[in-house]
Amino acid sequence: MNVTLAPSELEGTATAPPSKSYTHRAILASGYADSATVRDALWSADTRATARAVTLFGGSVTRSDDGTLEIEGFDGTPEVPADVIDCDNSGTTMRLVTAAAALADGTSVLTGDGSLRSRPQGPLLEALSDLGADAASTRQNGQAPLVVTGPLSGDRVSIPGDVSSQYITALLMAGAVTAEGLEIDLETELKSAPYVDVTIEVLADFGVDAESTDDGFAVPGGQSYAPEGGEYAVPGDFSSISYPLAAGAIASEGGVRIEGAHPSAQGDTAIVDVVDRMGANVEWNRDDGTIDVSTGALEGIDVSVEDTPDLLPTIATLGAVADGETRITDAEHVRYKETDRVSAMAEELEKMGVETTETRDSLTVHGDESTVRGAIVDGRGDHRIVMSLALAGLVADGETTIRGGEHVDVSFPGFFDTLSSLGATLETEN
Ligand SMILES: O=C(O)C1=C[C@@H](OP(=O)(O)O)[C@@H](O)[C@H](O)C1
Ligand SMILES: C=C(OP(=O)(O)O)C(=O)O
Repeated sequence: MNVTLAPSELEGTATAPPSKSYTHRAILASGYADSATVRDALWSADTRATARAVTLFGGSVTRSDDGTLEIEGFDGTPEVPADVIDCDNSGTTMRLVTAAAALADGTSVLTGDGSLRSRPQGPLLEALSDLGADAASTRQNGQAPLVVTGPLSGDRVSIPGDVSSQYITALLMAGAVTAEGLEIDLETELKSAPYVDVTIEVLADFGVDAESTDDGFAVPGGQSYAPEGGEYAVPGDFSSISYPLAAGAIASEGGVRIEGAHPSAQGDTAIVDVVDRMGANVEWNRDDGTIDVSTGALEGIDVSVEDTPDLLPTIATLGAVADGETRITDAEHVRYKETDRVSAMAEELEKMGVETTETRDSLTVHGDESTVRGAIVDGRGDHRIVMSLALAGLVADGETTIRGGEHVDVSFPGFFDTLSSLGATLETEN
């Protein structure tokens, strides 16, 4: 699907979609449980992949019209799947489900789309093998397809922290139901650390203890997953909120209000501070869960994305519109996502007349709104690249066409409807 945007002035109210990270964890935690109800779940391509895995492990996921998920779990012991687990485009699904598969008494096969089959799984496979499972890449290159034979038996493992925090999340979620539990030692500094905080928060809400230690993390074994009252509710998604928030910061004199923005452990709440520091007018009422934002005279800033990799594409577009340099640092792990997002944003923004400079772990955007011009750009099959380029299209001189607009379905299925309802001039063409 091609999406063509014209320069637009936005105003109005948008509602945050539910958090993808919390939804993945809630679905899998409910799978580990006997049963649970998950309210306000995100139903997107990625979270459907996790639901499919829970079903293949012997659970079931039923969705009602209001978005509530009724989940029958596999109660701590996954069945050997009767089919290949297709994780589609979702790294979170593949990592979390690989560790769950290592608990089954038999062999699971996991695969995904071309993007997912190029992402790194090696450190998790090694950790699971060190714990007594047999976990391998069919191509022996650390990438999916993966073949995992359980069960695992060990209680202590070490793993690098600078490739993906999802390995830690995966091990913590699985470790809670092993007999002995798991101590996880970090071999290198943890990147994307707030995502492990999200995990520990969700585990606590499901009655499962896990903690950080001097060397990493630990989870006692023999625990049962059960949310209080049998129910869990998913908060709004701050990675998704970054798009209407940035849209308001660059293209709304009248103001955009975002609802459903309640505080949680998400590191990506940092986007509120980023647009504030750049000079937008922004007010976050944490009690009401509302953020009001309107355009100011934006200036380039320095931002580390060590904790917040998913914000890089949004910040790159903000940097293109702001005056002066925006230096996005600590970004190497952003190269291991659905695409290499550092290069993808540099190259696609350059097509729109924006000057950028890349190093292995940084992206500098030399911002100047007057140079941003409409162009035909490629979303690279990556939801965050599509949404971030759409933001640039709101202020570019002339029309911007983005190829692959349908990929927003991975995390924010209503993205283009939301932009339209705020007043964006856009057309979609299949
Ligand atoms: O655990 C999660 O929900 C996620 C962790 C992050 O990945 P890494 O830990 O691989 O950086 C993030 O980029 C991804 O979108 C979601
Ligand atoms: C990287 C992302 O997700 P995942 O790792 O689950 O594919 C993302 O949503 O930006």
